[in-house]
Amino acid sequence: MSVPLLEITDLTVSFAARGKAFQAVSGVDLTVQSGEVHGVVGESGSGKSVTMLAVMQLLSQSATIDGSIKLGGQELTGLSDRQMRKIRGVRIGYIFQDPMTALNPLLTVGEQIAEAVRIHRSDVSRWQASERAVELLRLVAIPNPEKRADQYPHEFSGGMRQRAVIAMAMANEPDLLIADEPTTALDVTIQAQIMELLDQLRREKGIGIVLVTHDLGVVAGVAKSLSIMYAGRVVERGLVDDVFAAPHHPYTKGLLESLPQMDQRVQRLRAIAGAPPPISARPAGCPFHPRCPYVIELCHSERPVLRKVGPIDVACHRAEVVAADSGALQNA
Ligand SMILES: Nc1ncnc2c1ncn2[C@@H]1O[C@H](COP(=O)(O)OP(=O)(O)OP(=O)(O)O)[C@@H](O)[C@H]1O
Repeated sequence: MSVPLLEITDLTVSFAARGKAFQAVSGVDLTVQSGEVHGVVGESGSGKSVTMLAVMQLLSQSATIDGSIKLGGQELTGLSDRQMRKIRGVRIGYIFQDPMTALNPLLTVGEQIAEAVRIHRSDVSRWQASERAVELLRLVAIPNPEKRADQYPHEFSGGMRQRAVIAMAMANEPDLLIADEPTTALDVTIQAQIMELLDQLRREKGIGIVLVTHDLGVVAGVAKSLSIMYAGRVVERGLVDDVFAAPHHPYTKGLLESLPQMDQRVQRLRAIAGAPPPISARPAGCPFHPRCPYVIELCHSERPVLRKVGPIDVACHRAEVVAADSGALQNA
C-alpha cells in the first residue's frame, strides 16, 4: 500500500488551565488516502476541530501536542512556523465553517483568491494571479466567473461564498483539503451542491478530503470512510457503508437514529439523551457511559480501547450486542 496522504498516530492535545492540563484530544489515530473523502463526525466539543487545527499547527500557545502527524510521509510536528507556512495553503487547504470569516468584506472575491495564489508564489505576476482567480472560480462552478471576480463577498449568496472559499483553498493545488463543517450555515439543497463540488474536486484533482461535521447525514453521500469522535477519542471507524449497515458503537447508533430518513418507517426521531462531557469533567471508564443505553458495570471503571469487530474498529465493551441490534433493525 502507498504512503497515506495524512497519517495521524496517537495524537494527544492538552490545554493548560488553572495550573492543570486537560486533554481535548486523546490518542487519536486517523488515516486519509489520496483521492478519498474521510468523514470525522461527532457532537460539539468532541475534538474534531482541535485535531484538524493540530494538523495545521494553528492551535493557541496553551496547547501541547503529542504524537505524530505525517503528510505524505513527512512529519509535521516539530516543524518551524516558517516550514509550516509552506505547508498551510499550499499542500493543505483549509475550509472554515463560516465563509464570512474567511473572506475580507473590503476586497473583491477575485482579489482575495489572487492574493492566496501570490502569497506562496513570488514568480506569479498580478495579472497571472487574476487570471488564475477566474479559472478557480470556474473550477468551483461559479457562473460568469470574469464578472463575479470583480464583486465583493456581500454580493454573493451563502452558497456562492462557500464556493469562493473552496476556490481559495484550492488556489495552490493542495494534496489535502480539510473542510470543517463547510455546510452548516447553508440550506439543504445548497449543502448537497457543495458536497457534490467537493466530490468533483476529489475525482478530478485526486485530492484527499477530510470532512469534519456533526451531521452523519452529510458524510453519507460523499465519504468513503469515517471516524466517529466522542470526548476527544475515536470511538468507531470504518467504511461508511459498513458503519451505516450496522453501527457497532451505541453513540454512532444514536447519531444514526437521530437522522431523518427518506423512507421513514419510524416516524419520530430519537435524539441522544444528555450532553457530551466538558474536557474538565470527563467520566472514568467509558466516556459515553452516562448516556449509554447499553451500559454495564464494567463501563463505569474500564475505558474500552479500539478493537476490531467484523469490518469495523470500535471502542465499546458491548460492540457485539450493539452490532447485532443494529443489524436486526436494518433487516426488520
Ligand atoms: N484554546 C482552547 N483552550 C482550552 N480548551 C479548548 C481550546 N480549544 C478547544 N478547547 C476544548 O477542546 C474540546 C474540543 O473542542 P473542538 O473545538 O475540537 O470540538 P469540536 O468537536 O470541533 O466541536 P465544534 O463542532 O463545536 O467545533 C472542547 O471541550 C473545547 O472546549
